[in-house]
Amino acid sequence: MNTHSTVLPVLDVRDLRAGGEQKHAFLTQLAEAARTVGFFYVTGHELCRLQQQVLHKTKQFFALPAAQKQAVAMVNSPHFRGYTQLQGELTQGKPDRREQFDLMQEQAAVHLDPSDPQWWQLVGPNQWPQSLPGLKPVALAYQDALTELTVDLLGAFAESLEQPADVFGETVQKPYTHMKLIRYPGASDQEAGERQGVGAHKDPGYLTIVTQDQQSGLEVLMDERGWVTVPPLEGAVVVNIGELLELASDGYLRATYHRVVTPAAGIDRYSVAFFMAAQLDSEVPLLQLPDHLKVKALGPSADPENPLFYQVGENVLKGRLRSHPDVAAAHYIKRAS
Ligand SMILES: O=C(O)CCC(=O)C(=O)O
Ligand SMILES: [Fe+2]
Repeated sequence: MNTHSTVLPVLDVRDLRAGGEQKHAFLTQLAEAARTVGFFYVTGHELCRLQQQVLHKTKQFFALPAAQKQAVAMVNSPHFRGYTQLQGELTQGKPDRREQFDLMQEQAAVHLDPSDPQWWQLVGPNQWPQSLPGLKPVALAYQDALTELTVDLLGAFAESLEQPADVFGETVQKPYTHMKLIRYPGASDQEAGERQGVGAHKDPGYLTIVTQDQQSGLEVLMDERGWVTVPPLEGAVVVNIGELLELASDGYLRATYHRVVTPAAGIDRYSVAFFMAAQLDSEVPLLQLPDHLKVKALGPSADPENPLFYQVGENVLKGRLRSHPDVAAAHYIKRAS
């Protein structure tokens, strides 16, 4: 139930899990929220305790001395895991004013032959800071919980579009997941330039979940209203749709531009962004919508022949190389030439 006055719809995932009428109402709300804004809050997920723990560990991590953070720098990792310092990541070619710690599924690296596709190198172990051993169990537990939540939501999206609940099932047997712990340091106008915490972008995958602390900063581009702030809502996470789901639904579900604005001087903002996408070696189905939904679909904002559909791994790698040129130079360029 929406008891708050918010800019975005609020959906309670307990309705989805209850089944029957409640589930039906949830699916209707979900399809509408996804088609109009592409962003909404989800409550009732029972992850509040874990969220507090993750945000607490996130703050502890960024408070570590610079040398300890650099010891797990992403540039050490051909698998794009680890720490990126302020302005180390680019969005649309411009540096973001945030520091971050990236992790993905904890896996062994794959032994690659020269003829194997390079994107297999995305698979591998995470890096963990030695001086903060409590980070690993909490971050991995949150990653598992959000994987489950996003897979459930993906099934709900499929049903809301009158598709079998498992229409994406083959692509998320082992979904691609990527979690980013983030600190946006406050800055004066003089220091902050364009205040690009993270520049305007759409997320590439199926779904994203953002966990915010008490500090606003996330903004969504709405059709008539321009950039609108998405304030933190207690007990809620923010869910948004990525380009892969937009393409798969012929533009019915919308991937919306969003950004984060640098906080005022003296205020830090912390968030945890979790991205869920199709597994790297899968092929994403293009859904056949029933006519009454098709007429409302906006059509994809990109080409349906987009190689995203049949080259998931290739596209994920391309995005990572663009965002992290230092990792590209250290681990990929040489191999490519
Ligand atoms: O930190 C946030 O609130 C959102 C971050 C985001 O949009 C991203 O990293 O893709
Ligand atoms: Fe994003």
